[in-house]
Order: sequence, then C-alpha cells, then structure tokens
Amino acid sequence: MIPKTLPPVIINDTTLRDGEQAPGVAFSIEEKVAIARQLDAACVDEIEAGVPAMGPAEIEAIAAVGAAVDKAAVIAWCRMTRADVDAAKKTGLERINLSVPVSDLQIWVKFRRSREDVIERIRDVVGYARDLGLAVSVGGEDSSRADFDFLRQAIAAAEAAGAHRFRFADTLGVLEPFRTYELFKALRAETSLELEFHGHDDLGLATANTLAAVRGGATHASVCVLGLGERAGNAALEEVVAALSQVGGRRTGVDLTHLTDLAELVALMAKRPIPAAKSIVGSAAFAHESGIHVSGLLRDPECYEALSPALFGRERRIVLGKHSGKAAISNALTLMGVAVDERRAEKTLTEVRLRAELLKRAVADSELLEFYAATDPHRQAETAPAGAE
Ligand SMILES: CC(=O)SCCNC(=O)CCNC(=O)[C@H](O)C(C)(C)COP(=O)(O)OP(=O)(O)OC[C@H]1O[C@@H](n2cnc3c(N)ncnc32)[C@H](O)[C@@H]1OP(=O)(O)O
Ligand SMILES: O=C(O)CCC(=O)C(=O)O
Repeated sequence: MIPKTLPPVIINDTTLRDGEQAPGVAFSIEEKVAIARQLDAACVDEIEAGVPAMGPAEIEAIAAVGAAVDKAAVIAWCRMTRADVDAAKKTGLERINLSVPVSDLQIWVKFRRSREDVIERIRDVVGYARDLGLAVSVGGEDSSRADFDFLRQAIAAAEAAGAHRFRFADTLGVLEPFRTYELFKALRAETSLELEFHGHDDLGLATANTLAAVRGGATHASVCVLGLGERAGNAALEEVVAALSQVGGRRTGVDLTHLTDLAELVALMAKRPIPAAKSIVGSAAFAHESGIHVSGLLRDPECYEALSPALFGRERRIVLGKHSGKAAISNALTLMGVAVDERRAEKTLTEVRLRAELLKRAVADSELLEFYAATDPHRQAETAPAGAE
C-alpha cells in the first residue's frame, strides 16, 4: 500500500530535449508534437520540449509543443545566459530551466571562471528571467562532481533569485544509489525548494539512483521514454514510474497503461528499436518460455509474475521453444481446441525443441499443430511406406 500522506512524485519528461541529444536522434516538429501529445495523454506532469538557443526552427517546435498539450506543463531548456532567456521568451512558454555547471572542473573548462562567477550568473540570469515573468528551475550541471558546500551556495543563490526548483544533474552517471540517497537527504535538510533528480545511465544505475533520490527527498524525477539521451541515456520513464509505484512506495500521476504505446512511438521516431527484454515495454517483458515457469504460472500466475501485465495494458504470452515442457505444449494445444493425448504431446515436445534450436526462434501455433498431427497413429499408418510395420 502506498501511503496517502506522501505527495505524488512529479515526472518531468525530457525525451524532447535530452532524449533528442542521443547520438543520431532528431525529431521533426510533427514528431515532437506527436510525442508530446502522447506524453500528455499518459498524464506525464511536465515536458521539457527543447533548447530555444538552437534557433528559429527549434523555437517553432517548442512553441508547437506548448500549443499542442492540454495538461502537462511545457518547459524550455536554457543555458544560464540572458540571450538564452530571450530565445526562450520567443516560444511563448512561461517556464524555463536555466542550467549552469557547478563542478569546479566544468566551471573552469567551460567558463575559465570561478565559483563566484557562477553565483553571480545565477543571481543575474535568474533575476532577469523572473523579471520577464518566467517561472525558473535552476539546473546544476555536473552536481554529482560538485563540491557539496558550493552546491549548497548555488542552491541558496537560486532560491534567493526567485527560482522555484533546483535540478541536481548526475551528468556523467557517476552516482550509485546509497550516495544519491545521502546527498538528497542532506539537500532536503538545506532547502525548501523543489528538488529534481536528473540521472544518466552510464553505469546502468539511473533508475536506481532516481528511486534513491526520491527516497532521500527529491520531489521531481527527470526521465526520458526508453531512457533515450546522451551516451547511455537517462533514467527511463517507464522504469521509474513503474518502480516508484510497485516497489518504491510512491505514486506518480502517470497512467501505466500508456507506457508501451508511448515507447513504441518514440522508438519509431528515434529510429531506436526497443530491445525485446526492455523492462515494462519490451516484447518479451511479459513472455515466458521455460517449462518450470510455465507449469507454475498455469497453476497460479503469481508463481512467476510479480508484475501483472494488465497493470501496463499488456498480456502475458507463453512462448514455445527449446526450454518448453509438457505443460506448455498441452496448454497451447488445449487453447486451440485440441483434446490432448499425453504420449503424443511428449513426442510433439521433442519436435518443438528441435525446431526452436534449429531456427533460433519461438515455435508458432501452426507449427505446433503440424507436429501434433504428425504424431497421429492413423496418419502415420497412412503415410508409412508399403511393407512397413
Ligand atoms: C549535459 C547537457 O545535456 S547540457 C545540454 C546540451 N544540449 C545542447 O548542447 C543542445 C544543443 N546545442 C546547440 O545547439 C549548441 O551547442 C548551442 C546553440 C546551444 C550553442 O551553440 P554555439 O554557440 O555554436 O556554441 P558551442 O556549442 O560550440 O559551445 C557551447 C557554448 O555554450 C557555453 N555553455 C555551456 N554550458 C553553458 C551554461 N550552462 N551556461 C552558459 N553557457 C554555457 C560554452 O561555454 C560554449 O560557450 P563559448 O562558445 O563561448 O565557448
Ligand atoms: O542542468 C540541467 O538542466 C541538466 C542538464 C543535463 O542534461 C545534464 O546535466 O545531464
């Protein structure tokens, strides 16, 4: 049971910004709008739609996203510069994320400046955007490699300048969940700002880190459909919202039954096919082949199914292959209206296994029927060569 006292975690989807930064991925305006509409239909709370500083075409696309969605808040991503704020203003949106590096390494490499300069930029640019009537979240790029005391100062400066949120970015995916939890516990004690976690998946820990950040006090989670994004990508929307509600003890507003359609749309438009085993949305995520599993499942689905496919608008599939057992064969035949003879089913199983191994794929129902028919003693007698017993 999820405690009613805890507020839902707000989901900020950045498929259209960080997701599109994935190498080789580029969405047209129409594609951005189509993805945004599906995110909105899935009740995702916030959509980070793009980077206005990229120029007029991107500004037009962000504005089109803003006009296309009904419920979600649409946000433009900016660097911490007045010029980027001016570009964002042209989108007509009312909300922006102003990003600034906060690790010493990035501050020096990108700006050749000091920490004081970053604080001054935050004061100046956040103040400028607020004066233009924009709601501002401040993104701390490379927060996970920043000096913690400086991070606190940057957050305090953001709050003082009128920001409503600080986004902690694990830009290079170097955190692990225990450290993430500790960091967010400490930050939560420091500030009353909304706290968002943006995690990259370089070590495959982005979803785990997002759950840990929420446990530590993050109010917002930044995610991308299918974990699309720079390099190894970001925390995946479908994983984060499913894990929060199923094992993280927290609600989100996202409708889980929309996740698979959403993933299929983004996969198509990003030209990034969904791996079969991708959690929640992959074609194999609710498919079972092994005989021991299928035999248990057929007695009680809970035996081998902790997540009901129905939660996600999906259906369980039982697949016939090299690891099938008799129960799976009998079940498939029975479902096709065949009165199953046990000895014939056993012979059929041998053929199913051979076919799966030979062709390295699942065996179709039509093939199963053929194999079973071939074990019919009457048919065998008819087809036996003359003189055979
Ligand atoms: C970790 C992240 O995901 S950050 C977001 C990354 N997203 C993108 O880069 C979006 C796509 N980017 C672009 O289209 C281009 O890089 C633009 C339009 C933003 C800028 O293009 P250009 O003017 O040609 O600059 P270029 O890309 O070569 O370099 C980036 C500039 O931004 C500066 N910069 C980088 N981060 C920030 C920041 N947070 N705040 C202010 N300035 C920044 C760099 O120092 C560099 O400035 P310089 O040209 O004065 O040295
Ligand atoms: O500062 C931000 O808004 C986050 C930028 C980003 O995508 C990252 O740091 O990985």
